[in-house]
Amino acid sequence: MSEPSRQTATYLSRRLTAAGLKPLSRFGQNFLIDLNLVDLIANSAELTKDDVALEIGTGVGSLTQRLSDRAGAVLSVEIDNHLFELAGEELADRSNVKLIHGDALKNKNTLRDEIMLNVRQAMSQLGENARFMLVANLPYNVATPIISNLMLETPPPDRIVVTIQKELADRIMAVPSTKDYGALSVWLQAISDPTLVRVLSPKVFWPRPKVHSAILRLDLDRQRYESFEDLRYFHDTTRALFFHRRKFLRSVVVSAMKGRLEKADVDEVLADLGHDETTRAEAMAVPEIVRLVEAIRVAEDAKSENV
Ligand SMILES: C[S@@+](CC[C@H](N)C(=O)[O-])C[C@H]1O[C@@H](n2cnc3c(N)ncnc32)[C@H](O)[C@@H]1O
Repeated sequence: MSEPSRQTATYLSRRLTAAGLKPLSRFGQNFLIDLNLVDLIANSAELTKDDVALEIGTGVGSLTQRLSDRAGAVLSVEIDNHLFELAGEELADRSNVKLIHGDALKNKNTLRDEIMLNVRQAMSQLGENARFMLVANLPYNVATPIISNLMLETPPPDRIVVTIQKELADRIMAVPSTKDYGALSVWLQAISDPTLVRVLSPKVFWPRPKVHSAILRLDLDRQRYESFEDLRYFHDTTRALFFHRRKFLRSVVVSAMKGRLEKADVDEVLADLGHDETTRAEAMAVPEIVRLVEAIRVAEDAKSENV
């Protein structure tokens, strides 16, 4: 069944019904029915033939086709057996598309190894100018671990363009001293620049989700990314700093560093950076948190060398 110029809920439901399928909410199967928006996602990634586009959630392959037109190589992962087969038929003549069957996540904190192996392989085939992009209408229940963990992979994506819940986009873009500002905002803003491309009403999906969505773009800042001595340390420590978000910074750092730094070491680090006993992590700007975590890391390193 070829795609109409404007995909509709009726068209999609007929197509799935003909294949004996219906959307599964446990897999976050809310399909974009406005093909102009599928175009917008693909165009916002500004792909070239030097790029490897990774899509998590092939669905029926509407976005995959557009990525295949624009990118050098496309890797698309789909957990649902039936959709994997259906998309395989639709995309059979696309020589630059590789479909991967299964869960994109090995567990909550790790991406499946096969994905990055394939990304690296596709990049090496495209040559030294190859870039890596995540472009997807993400399943909402796994959007946070996918975006967050992908940034810890080697290489990280140069750009991410994703449809996610609006509430998650708000958290990623949040500024200090707001309720949405937290470890995720700091982690992603420390190494990349987020832009809100479009807010999407539930009406543009079939079936309609309960919440608004957003197309979010994140551009990796290579210089900031490469300035980190230990990115995982930064990621993990930032999470610990926001674990008790209402507590004062000193007590948060003391408990996060228990067994690793003495209270006196923590006080020294905080005093050096000009933080007093009333500072809270949630009011600190991203560069301040970057400096703090680096100072904690250096203090911890010095300590372990002296043991
Ligand atoms: C929101 S739909 C997007 C489908 C399609 N890309 C589109 O834009 O219409 C999300 C897709 O991700 C798949 N999916 C859900 N969880 C997944 C996981 N953990 N790993 C891989 N795919 C998953 C679903 O089966 C579904 O096809």
